[in-house]
Parts: sequence; C-alpha cells; structure tokens
Amino acid sequence: MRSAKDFFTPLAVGAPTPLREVPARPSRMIHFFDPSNPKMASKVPQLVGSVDVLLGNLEDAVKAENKEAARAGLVEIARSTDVGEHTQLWTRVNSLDSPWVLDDLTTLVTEVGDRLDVVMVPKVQGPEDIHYVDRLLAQLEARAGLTRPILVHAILETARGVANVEAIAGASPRMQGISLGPADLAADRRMKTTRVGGGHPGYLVRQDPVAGDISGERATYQQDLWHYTIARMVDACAMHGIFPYYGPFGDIADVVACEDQFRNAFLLGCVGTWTLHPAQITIAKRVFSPSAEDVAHARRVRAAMGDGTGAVMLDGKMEDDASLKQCLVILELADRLSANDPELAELYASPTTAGGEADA
Ligand SMILES: CC(C)(COP(=O)(O)OP(=O)(O)OC[C@H]1O[C@@H](n2cnc3c(N)ncnc32)[C@H](O)[C@@H]1OP(=O)(O)O)[C@@H](O)C(=O)NCCC(=O)NCCSC(=O)C[C@](C)(O)C(=O)O
Ligand SMILES: [Mg+2]
Repeated sequence: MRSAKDFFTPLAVGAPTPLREVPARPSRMIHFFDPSNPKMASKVPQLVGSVDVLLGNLEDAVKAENKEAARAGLVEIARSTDVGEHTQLWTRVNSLDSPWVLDDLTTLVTEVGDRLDVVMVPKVQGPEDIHYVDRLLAQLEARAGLTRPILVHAILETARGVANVEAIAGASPRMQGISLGPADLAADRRMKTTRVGGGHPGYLVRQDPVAGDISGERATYQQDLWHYTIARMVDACAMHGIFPYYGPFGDIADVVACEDQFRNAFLLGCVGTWTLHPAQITIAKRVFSPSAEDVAHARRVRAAMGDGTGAVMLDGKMEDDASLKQCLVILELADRLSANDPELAELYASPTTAGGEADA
C-alpha cells in the first residue's frame, strides 16, 4: 500500500494529479452497447441526453473476431459524438489476462482519452489489478498530454474479488465505483444458477409445518441470491467514498423482475445499474430517481426537525437526527438529479411535493 502522503501523487511524470473526491455525477444507468455492432452503434447519438452513462463494451458479449472492430468503433464514436454535459462516456476493456487489454487501454487513452470519463475493469481479483491499471493509465495519460485523470470502475465477478472488495475500493484515488458481475461471479463461486443476475425460484425459505403437519400447505418465500454481495459492496464503497452499482439483468423481457432487482439495489445504497437493452433505460431512471412521495416526506421531516437535533412526532412516527440524515440523502440526490433533468425538477417542485414543507 502507498503511504498516505503519496496517495495523491501522480504515478507518472506529466500525468494529471489524482482527484481527492470522486465527482458525484448522475449515473443511474450505465448503458451498454457493442461498438462493433452497426445497428447498436447507430443508436448512440439518439441515446445522448437520455442516459447518464454510455458504455462502449469491448469485453464479454463482443465476439472474439470483433474485438478490434469494437475498439476502432469506439474510437470513432468517441471522436464523432458530442455527448454533451449530462451524459458520460465510459468503456469496459477486456480482462487483464486477455490478449486485447493492452491495446484497448493504449489505443483508447492515447486516441480519445480526453473524451473518456471512466474505464471499467472486469474480473478484478484484488488491489494489485487496480495498481497495475493505475500506473499504466498514468503513463498513457502523460503520453497523451491529458489534463484530467481517467477514473477506474471495478467489476466484482470472482470470489477472490469479493473477498478483497474493501482493498479494491481503496486501492487508488482513481476508483470511481464497483458493480456486481453476477454471471461470472456465479460461475466462479460454483453457484448452480444459469442466469445473468436476478433471483432463482429454488432459493427460498419455507413456512414451518402448521400443527406439525409436514405434508400440509406451506408458503414459500423466494430469497435474494445477491443480498450478501451487494450489501458488502455497498459498505466497501461507502467506506472509501466511491459509488456502488447493481450490474446486468439478463432477462430483458421480464421488466417486472428487473425493476424489483434494481429497486432492491437502490434501497440498499446503489446509485445505479447497467442497462443492456433500451427497454431497461426507463426502468433504471424510474427506480434510481427518488419518488415524488419520498422527496415530499423528506422535506416535511427536514422542516419539522428545525436545527436537526432532538425528536419530533410526524404522522404518528418518531423522527430524529438519524431519520433526518436519511431524508437529507434523498434530498441531496433529488437536487443533483433535477439540476440536469427538467422533468424531474418539475416533478419535485409540484405542489404536492414542494408543499410538504408548509404542512410540517
Ligand atoms: C440483449 C441483446 C442481445 C438483445 O438484442 P436484440 O437485437 O435481440 O434486441 P431487440 O429487442 O430486437 O432490439 C431492438 C432494437 O434495439 C437495438 N438495441 C438492442 N440493444 C441495444 C443496446 N444495448 N443499445 C442500443 N440499441 C440496442 C437493436 O439493435 C434493435 O434495433 P432496430 O430496432 O434498429 O432493429 C442486445 O440488447 C445486447 O447485445 N445488449 C448488450 C449486451 C451486453 O452488453 N452484454 C454484456 C454485459 S452483461 C455481462 O457482461 C455480464 C457480466 C457483468 O460480465 C457478469 O455478470 O459476469
Ligand atoms: Mg462478466
């Protein structure tokens, strides 16, 4: 581990100075596209402004024979697309043991590094993987004359990665966030699922027998396979001031279960998710933006709590310093999102939402 005094020193002469705080830009949906797929790539300009993050994917889901075309396609898209102020451009490079990653990083940083906000690194095993990328990025940034550091996002998709998640989160000031990679993680852990994210009907608990009758009717409750990993990832990220994300939900047609999975992640502390198909974008936007009701309630609590200390009763419930802090999380997020999104600004300013303060 680097000493605290060296932590914010550039890792190469001429590389930009690392950031002390990760910018809290909206990233409710990280929208994946394959830059080697002409139909998908042609949709990119119209997605600008309607997604928070556009991610040119170079890793899994891009055929081996298309890896170079995907890299070249992303360079072309980065050069020719003005993503504006409200959409970020990210990439997911190939894994560090693959034959493609060195060229992915070298080409992207030197050709379009000034356009790239974040590099997502798959299958991160421990802090040593982040240290490698950190130094290489610094060298390439120096070569390219970049003035702003490119940030790094790790995907949690191996058992060793999960065991090291705290060290990964704190490995570099470049760390922007971490996403769950449920498909590779399931395989690496030898879980017996065959899906990309989401639940499984076999993972359940069953009601006790009623009056000892084990053959009688008993309710079952499906459990969340990902709760442990997401909760641990959220803590690791919060501890290091970076952002946690749910990952992919592969059952594109099941928009209901997708919304449930996204909402569980939102409630547990994730700031966003991946969207693999245009149909998932509106779901992510709905779920990862606080509801008008929650914003209204948070404003009422803030108004009722005065200087923020003590305890008050509101609608039969006790509110105090700690419930106010939760409300402030909602209000800060609502303010940040509505600064970029007039529709949300209007929703949060509507009489029912804004009027809460007066009722308190
Ligand atoms: C699921 C697929 C095959 C269905 O693709 P499709 O063509 O069958 O879908 P469609 O419903 O027919 O598409 C309708 C229209 O939308 C377009 N379209 C479709 N998708 C997109 C998109 N993403 N962005 C922009 N446009 C898109 C598509 O081209 C088509 O255009 P058209 O109307 O002109 O014909 C397709 O959506 C796709 O390939 N999505 C991206 C998949 C991906 O990136 N997977 C990797 C991330 S998950 C992962 O890696 C796991 C992880 C973390 O590593 C781990 O857990 O281990
Ligand atoms: Mg994967």
